[in-house]
Amino acid sequence: MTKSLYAIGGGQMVEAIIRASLKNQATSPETTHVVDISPDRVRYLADTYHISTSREFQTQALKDSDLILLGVRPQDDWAGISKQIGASGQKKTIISIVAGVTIEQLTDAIGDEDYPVVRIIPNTLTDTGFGVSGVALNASARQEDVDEFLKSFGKVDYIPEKQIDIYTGYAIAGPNYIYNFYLALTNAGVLGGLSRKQANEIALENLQGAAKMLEITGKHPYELLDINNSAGGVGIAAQHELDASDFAAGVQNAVLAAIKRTTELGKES
Ligand SMILES: NC(=O)C1=CN([C@@H]2O[C@H](COP(=O)(O)OP(=O)(O)OC[C@H]3O[C@@H](n4cnc5c(N)ncnc54)[C@H](OP(=O)(O)O)[C@@H]3O)[C@@H](O)[C@H]2O)C=CC1
Ligand SMILES: O=C(O)[C@@H]1CCC=N1
Repeated sequence: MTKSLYAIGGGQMVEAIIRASLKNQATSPETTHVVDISPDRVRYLADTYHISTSREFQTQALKDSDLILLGVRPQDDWAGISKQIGASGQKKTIISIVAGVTIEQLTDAIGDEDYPVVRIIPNTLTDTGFGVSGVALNASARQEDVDEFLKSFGKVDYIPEKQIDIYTGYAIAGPNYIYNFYLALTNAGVLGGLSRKQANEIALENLQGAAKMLEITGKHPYELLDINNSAGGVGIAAQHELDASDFAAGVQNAVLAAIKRTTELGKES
């Protein structure tokens, strides 16, 4: 069933969520309202998605909504906005996408420990059909109230809240690691003498094909590497260089830094 939505902070992530939920008819333009402090942003969102927008809190739009989407940055005044929502006397489920900020921090700011809060770390691949969002609910929030809306912008994994920061650094920042790998690989192709176009096309084909191999065979990557590395051959020569490099540790340290930064953002805000 279509949900009416009141979103605060109409930035990149909220736009991606709105675009997908409108496309999948989990929301409708007539019952979507976005508040953003930037005049350019509200104009752009209204013109592009034919939704209603404002630069300030709209009590009536909040009253008319089924769900509230909190989409500002951890560094923004999410606490002041939460307080305003609590003071409105409405008890509409809040779905917060604010990285690092806990359910307890939100209910403290709202001023009601029983306020229904859903903390989600949304995937950034909303337009692709891939990507999983991590979701944690407090005892007052009901999965059936949010499930359809959340699934309109990706797959959903209901997890304990203590895993949300890990999920953020590993799964949600996840495409970034792949983009970096793609960049490193395509540059290697160009370095080897291929054109940029050839290098890009081949890397994309291999990325998708290798992912499919892992999925359809269910084999461990070591088994697949064994198939590709003939004795004394090409693949094993490359493997030796990779093993001697800090490739694996570099990726792992990047993920750990992203997880650490998520937790820091919540504590700093
Ligand atoms: N981008 C991503 O890939 C992901 C982001 N997230 C989370 O989503 C949230 C938003 O990130 P993102 O979309 O990238 O950020 P953006 O900067 O694109 O969006 C935030 C928007 O909120 C506006 N804003 C700031 N303060 C207020 C306020 N008090 N009232 C209304 N609007 C306000 C900002 O305006 P102005 O710019 O003028 O300050 C901006 O338009 C963050 O909490 C982030 O952790 C989660 C997963 C992935
Ligand atoms: O970089 C960020 O802060 C957001 C949260 C996780 C991925 N992107």
